[in-house]
Amino acid sequence: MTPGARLSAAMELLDPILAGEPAERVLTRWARGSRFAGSKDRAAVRDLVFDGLRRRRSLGWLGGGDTGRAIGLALAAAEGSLDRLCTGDGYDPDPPTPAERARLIGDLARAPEGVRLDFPDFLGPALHAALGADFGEVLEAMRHRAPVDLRVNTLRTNADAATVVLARDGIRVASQPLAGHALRVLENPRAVAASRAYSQGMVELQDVSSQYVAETAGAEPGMTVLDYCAGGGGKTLALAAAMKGRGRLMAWDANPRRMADLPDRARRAGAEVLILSERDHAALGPVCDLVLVDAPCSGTGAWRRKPEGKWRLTPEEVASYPPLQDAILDEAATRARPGGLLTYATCSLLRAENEERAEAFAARHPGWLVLGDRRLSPVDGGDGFYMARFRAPEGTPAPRS
Ligand SMILES: C[S@@+](CC[C@H](N)C(=O)[O-])C[C@H]1O[C@@H](n2cnc3c(N)ncnc32)[C@H](O)[C@@H]1O
Repeated sequence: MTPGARLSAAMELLDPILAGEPAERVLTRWARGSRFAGSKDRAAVRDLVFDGLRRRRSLGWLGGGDTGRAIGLALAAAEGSLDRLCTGDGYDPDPPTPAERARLIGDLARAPEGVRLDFPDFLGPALHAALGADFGEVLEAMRHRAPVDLRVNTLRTNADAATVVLARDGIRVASQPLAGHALRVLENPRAVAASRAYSQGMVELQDVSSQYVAETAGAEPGMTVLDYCAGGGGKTLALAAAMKGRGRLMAWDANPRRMADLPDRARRAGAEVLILSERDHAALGPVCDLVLVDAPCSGTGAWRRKPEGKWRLTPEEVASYPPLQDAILDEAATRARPGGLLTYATCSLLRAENEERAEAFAARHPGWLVLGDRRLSPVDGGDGFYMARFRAPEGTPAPRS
């Protein structure tokens, strides 16, 4: 496909996504029906679609509307390739009309803040309150692609050996200081999934903030650890590495299908994980040295990776998380042993899901000690995350309700 044809495809695909269809579904359907598109074409079209979604409001403002064509034209204009790509020849998009061209040279600096920085207006006050002086830098970062980070799986290897094996597949990396075993991919990120280092379990794909959370959650060799919202198991595997493969590591998720790949992933990583059934979960008493709660949240810290989330969120959905997070924390806390640790984390930027939940937990459980908290954002090098750590009171735990 020519670069113009790729842009045409992205413009076309954006329309159903803007109308509410999940981007992955639209892209998969297109790839299946477009045998002419090679892997490089598919990757390029995907990048254009996701770039367009990350900057949907600002590009739509410049391009003259919330449509695939407007966003695609503005994307091409921003990269200085408007006239080269939009020729109307072959599969290229039609050239901009005089009206479109006039919009495209608009001054984004004069657009409202939510347009300029690409976020939904209803979240403006909460984002300002949470981010303070970092507001502009964080929201600007959220308009761009996230770097690709790897976690060196210390159950299998070390950073030096992983770096050498990655280099054999043309993947150049550098250490990323926020987490102890993080490597940032500097070249060839698309080659990671098919690389030897990845297939042999030497590295996992994991954002550096996510690595930081798992690394500082409090897991140590020999402990009994429960990953309470395990999902795909990214943090479970990082906990296994922190435990150096010694102790008892359990994974639970209210939606067990989310953990479907975990046994395979654990095998590849050389980690031993006990996946709890409903019955195991119900029967599990206050025996854990550490319970990690990586709670469901608005995902506002992960907008670079999941840009659709930015535009799908509603005030009602955002308001639904705090009560759910409180309930999950309270339930998870009953699995911590007396004197055990509880770590709460979200990939949200919002105080209502973060600091306020930690404060509310402390208020509901006066015997628990607050050990500290930390908010992370792209200013620190990775996705937006929050974590708070607590220690259970010594003595007999309260019976479960
Ligand atoms: C942020 S995701 C977890 C991501 C995962 N820890 C990782 O690192 O890949 C939150 C998870 O919480 C799960 N969840 C939702 N409600 C829950 C509940 N009441 N108890 C346990 N897990 C729950 C969801 O199914 C989802 O997989």
